[in-house]
Amino acid sequence: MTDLLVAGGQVLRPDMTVERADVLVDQDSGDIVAVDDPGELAGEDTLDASDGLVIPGLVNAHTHVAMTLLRGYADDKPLDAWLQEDIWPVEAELTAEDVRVGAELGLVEMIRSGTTALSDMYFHVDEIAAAVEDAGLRAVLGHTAVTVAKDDEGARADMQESLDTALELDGAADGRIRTTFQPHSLTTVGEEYLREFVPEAVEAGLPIHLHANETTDEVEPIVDEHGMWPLEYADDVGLMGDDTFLAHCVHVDETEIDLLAETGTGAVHCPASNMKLASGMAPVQKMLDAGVTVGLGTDGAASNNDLDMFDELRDAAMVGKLAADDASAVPAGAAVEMATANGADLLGFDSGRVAAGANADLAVLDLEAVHLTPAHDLVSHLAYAAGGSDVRHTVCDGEVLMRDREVTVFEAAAVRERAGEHAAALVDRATE
Ligand SMILES: N[C@@H](CCSC[C@H]1O[C@@H](n2cnc3c(=O)[nH]cnc32)[C@H](O)[C@@H]1O)C(=O)O
Ligand SMILES: [Zn+2]
Repeated sequence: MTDLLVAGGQVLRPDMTVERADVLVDQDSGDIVAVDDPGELAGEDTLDASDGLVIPGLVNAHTHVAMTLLRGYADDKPLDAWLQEDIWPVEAELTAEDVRVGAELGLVEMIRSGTTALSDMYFHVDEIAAAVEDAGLRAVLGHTAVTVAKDDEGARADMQESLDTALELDGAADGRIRTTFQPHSLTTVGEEYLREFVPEAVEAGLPIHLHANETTDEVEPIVDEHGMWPLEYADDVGLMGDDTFLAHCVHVDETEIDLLAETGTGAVHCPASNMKLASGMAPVQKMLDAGVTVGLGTDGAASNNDLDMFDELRDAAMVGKLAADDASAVPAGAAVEMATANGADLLGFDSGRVAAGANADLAVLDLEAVHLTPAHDLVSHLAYAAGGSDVRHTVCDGEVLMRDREVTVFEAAAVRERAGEHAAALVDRATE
């Protein structure tokens, strides 16, 4: 066994307690072998966690990683206008190579900020998969299908591509890549296509990922047209179930929260995107109280504008309180669980916990920072005070992707430079 000892630090355990311990990783299997008292374990290679906190690698459960190329391109607009006036016209010009470069930029950003797993929705998915494979991260990928503004043939082809991509790509990168079937949302995919393709996806055993109830503009047309709440409609077309997770769930009423809980459907909260597009405040504490599994996502970098899950942790805890009008809502530990164990659960990975048998997906934070002093409560620090730039090492599947803040899997400066060039050329093409 080739092994790695993460030694000398404190460790966040699955029950949200923190203890001094070392973590032994089997790099061949990619699993955590043991978590034990300091000095009890030995390994061939050592990762220094002294003055540090070992946490599960963070799980970004909803993103569009290649959208890093559009970071800062169009700000300060609501969802519908932002997508239609700015984002979609530029995305129409995106080449496969652009998507590859944008994905690499986003993945470097994730590694640097301690994220080890992501769930992505986009297109040119082979490029994203290749980038994920090179990055050494874990991902749930898929081709996102949109049918509005397409003829029947184009719409069906897009839905079919979503199915085919999910079936073909599943298990890639030695099993680090899993897939989902991805209708874009309940309003951007026509009912006839949902009725035709969702049962096929379910029959094929594919998990499903879509946007739902993000803005009131998405709720009202469904209520008008179908006479039911959007998630009742989603249930009617077969979308709800314990293999489905819905990004956003901002405007969900009590009936829909109960439906999420009863069907085991997951929700991915994207607080920064929801604030930036003024979409609204998701009732996160209500969903948690009802027993819904709620994960956390950044959404794309064009509506965030970064992929740092520590920002998301803080935003989730903050806006959760505002939404509930209760300072005790979404406490620090709940936010950290959303960004770790809950997200891993939604993505179907045995990650998100530092414990023997789990995937060795870890981040080590430097605690020697002014803004992390004193250390009354490290879980509080994770939610309210830490940032992605506090991450010293990142490990996924037992491999060290960043050591002492140096990303080992990519030439970060070259990725940055290429991304800048591709982004500039893309915007030139789209606006000429
Ligand atoms: N545009 C492609 C496929 C869509 S990929 C996923 C899409 O989700 C878009 N997106 C990003 N953030 C959000 C969001 O918050 N809500 C809805 N869509 C979003 C993103 O710009 C991208 O176009 C087509 O028409 O076939
Ligand atoms: Zn999204």
